[in-house]
Amino acid sequence: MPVSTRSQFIYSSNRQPNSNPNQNQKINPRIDEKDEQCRNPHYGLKEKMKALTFLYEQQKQQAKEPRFSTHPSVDLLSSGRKVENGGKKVKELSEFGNVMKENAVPSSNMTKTCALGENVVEDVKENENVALRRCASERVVGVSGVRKPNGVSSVARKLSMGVQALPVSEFRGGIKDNVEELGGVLGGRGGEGSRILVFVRLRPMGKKEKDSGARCCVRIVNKRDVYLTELGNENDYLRLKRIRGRHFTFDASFPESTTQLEVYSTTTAELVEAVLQGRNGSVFCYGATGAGKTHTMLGSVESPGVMVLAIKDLFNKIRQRSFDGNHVVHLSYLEVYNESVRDLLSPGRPLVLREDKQGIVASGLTQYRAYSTDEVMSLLQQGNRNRTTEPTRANETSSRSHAILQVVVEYHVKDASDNIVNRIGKLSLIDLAGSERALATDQRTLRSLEGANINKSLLALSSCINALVEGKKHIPYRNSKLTQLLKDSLGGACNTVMIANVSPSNLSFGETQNTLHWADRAKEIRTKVCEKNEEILPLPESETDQAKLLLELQKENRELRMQFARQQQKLLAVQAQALAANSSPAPSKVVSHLSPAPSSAQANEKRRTRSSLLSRNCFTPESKRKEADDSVRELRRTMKVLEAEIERMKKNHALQIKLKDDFIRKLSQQLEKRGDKGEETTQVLTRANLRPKEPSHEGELRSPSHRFQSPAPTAKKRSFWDITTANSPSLATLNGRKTRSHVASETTVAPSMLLQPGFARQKQ
Ligand SMILES: Nc1ncnc2c1ncn2[C@@H]1O[C@H](COP(=O)(O)OP(=O)(O)OP(=O)(O)O)[C@@H](O)[C@H]1O
Repeated sequence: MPVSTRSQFIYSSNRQPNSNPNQNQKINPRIDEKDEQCRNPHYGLKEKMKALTFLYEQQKQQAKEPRFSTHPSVDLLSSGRKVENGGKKVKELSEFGNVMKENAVPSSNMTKTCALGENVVEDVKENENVALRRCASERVVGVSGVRKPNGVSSVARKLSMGVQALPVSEFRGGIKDNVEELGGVLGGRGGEGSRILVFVRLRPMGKKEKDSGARCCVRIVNKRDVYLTELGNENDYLRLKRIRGRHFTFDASFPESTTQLEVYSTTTAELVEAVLQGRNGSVFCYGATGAGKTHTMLGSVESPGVMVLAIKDLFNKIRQRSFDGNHVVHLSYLEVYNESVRDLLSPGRPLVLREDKQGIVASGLTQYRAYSTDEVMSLLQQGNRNRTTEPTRANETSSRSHAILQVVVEYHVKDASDNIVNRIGKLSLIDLAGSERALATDQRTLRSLEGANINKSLLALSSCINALVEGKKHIPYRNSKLTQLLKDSLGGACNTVMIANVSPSNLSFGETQNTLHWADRAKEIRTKVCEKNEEILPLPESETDQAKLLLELQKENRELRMQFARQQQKLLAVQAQALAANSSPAPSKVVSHLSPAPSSAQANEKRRTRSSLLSRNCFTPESKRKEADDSVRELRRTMKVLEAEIERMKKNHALQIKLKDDFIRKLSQQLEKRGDKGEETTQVLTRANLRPKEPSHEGELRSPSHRFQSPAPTAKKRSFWDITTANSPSLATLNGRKTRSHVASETTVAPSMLLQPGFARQKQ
């Protein structure tokens, strides 16, 4: 018989409410649950607790996750296996985990990272440094200490060798953040001296290393922290658990996947910009042989390195700015091989280093003027062909010399106020040879000699770094050619960047530790204030322009003087005419004075002629006197006008000469100033400079001619009249007589007026 469910429920509820709860649940669980809720106040608490715990776990996981899951070093060092954990993807440090597993360290997602910390804590325990231990344990649990912002003290430095905690924000930072930060540091450079920026680049494991069973002992975290682990021997059971770890922090650290462009833009791009602003910059790669220095600096055709990218960037930037000035790029490329300096662009005899105002220079080094990137690339290739590289056991293309590429950028521009702005910036890109153990390379004589010299120069470099860090007065730059050449970069006014290259292989642990130690030390070096090498010259003219200007002024001055002299002559002539008219002597008398007494017949004849003339002209003594008076008056009037004209011209002339005097004085002062600065003076002004300085007469208007005076002291001083007549072609005679000076001028050829001895302008 079919039985309805409802009837069943009614039945069961009425008859046996709690006799079989399972059965009831099966019948109607919702109603049963409701019933249970009503009767049991703790119902569902367990579930609620479960949900809350899950939520809490989830949040905890979220808080921890960014520290590791987003970190690229994890990608690099791990095989990239992703595990789903509570809905979140967590990357596993499998490769590094394997390494740790090999060393019997518990391997879990989080503890792998902490494992090093734990081991560091062990080290700390050994040193009985409680404070350090607390700091380390804080790091292990993710509570970081505060890192010194700038100029880490020696205590902090010691800590950095062991554990140095970073703020959480820094853990989350990527290279981009670091670059922004570095931009600030570089931008701030040039203020009160700056420290050397130090970067570390980890290269990928080589095929040879993999084949020989090498394991990774370097791990980069947060694009900044470098963890170096000394991996114990698998058979060394005593040391199996005692893995020593060291932690270093740098301005940025590049994991093995970092591209050449990333390395360039983080380390060098800012320096290229600074060089265009007239500052000096240096980038050098440091590390053991085969660590990847040449790869970083030079690279290959497929992935060009810092040198090539810097040159390309430089020319791009110059092209963008070509509208606002004139850039000149010079290039030189040298190597230091076995303690001798060689020109890589035109090989020949070793070059001698000498120190001058600009610092240490290799005398005779070829400076190529480069116009384009392609040209620089071919020069670079040419230089590299000449560079000494040899295959060694450690590296098939081992550089056996230190190479320095120097790019000098000169910039000239006229600013708004017609001043000339000259700027010079220098960029040095240095690929050092690698430090090496004799056994690591070769024991053949030449290779070991090279190695010894490389090591010697690198030892000298480390001595200089030590002395600079300790603030010693004497820095032993002279101990090697390399340190002499790096003097500017390490202790001069220069923005310097060091890229320390390391190998990941545990077989190179010693070299890597050494490299990281010196890189860490170099962080403390502070270079001098890097100011702009810029000068602003107020005079736009070149020396030849100035000489031309002076000659023009001389010419104009001479013309003015001649004009003035002509006017004076005119005046004199008018005055003479006036005098002659005033005296009005009888023409007969004059005739009688000039000729012998005529005979009576001649006299009669003359009288007749004269009377006929007089009759013809109606010229009577009365009218003659009137006419003479009129002409005298007329002449006087003309004289007055002429005198006024002459006065006006005199004034004009004086004014013009004063202006020119001032201008010439300014010019000569500027040239003298330049002469003081060690520059050559122009030929024209050298004459003035040769003359002994005369006491200045204040307020007295001086002729510019004194600057061009001949040094002959015995020359006779000429009068104004001498000059005027000598230079006046129009008035050679006065009333038919030649003046003394005119006669004199005929016999001697006068030099240029402004160059004549003792010439002095008539005082006003
Ligand atoms: N970041 C990298 N990526 C890929 N390969 C690299 C990297 N760094 C180095 N290598 C490779 O490692 C090898 C050694 O590198 P490199 O010649 O640059 O070393 P080095 O430090 O200049 O050595 P040495 O001091 O002996 O000249 C080269 O074959 C190079 O191609």
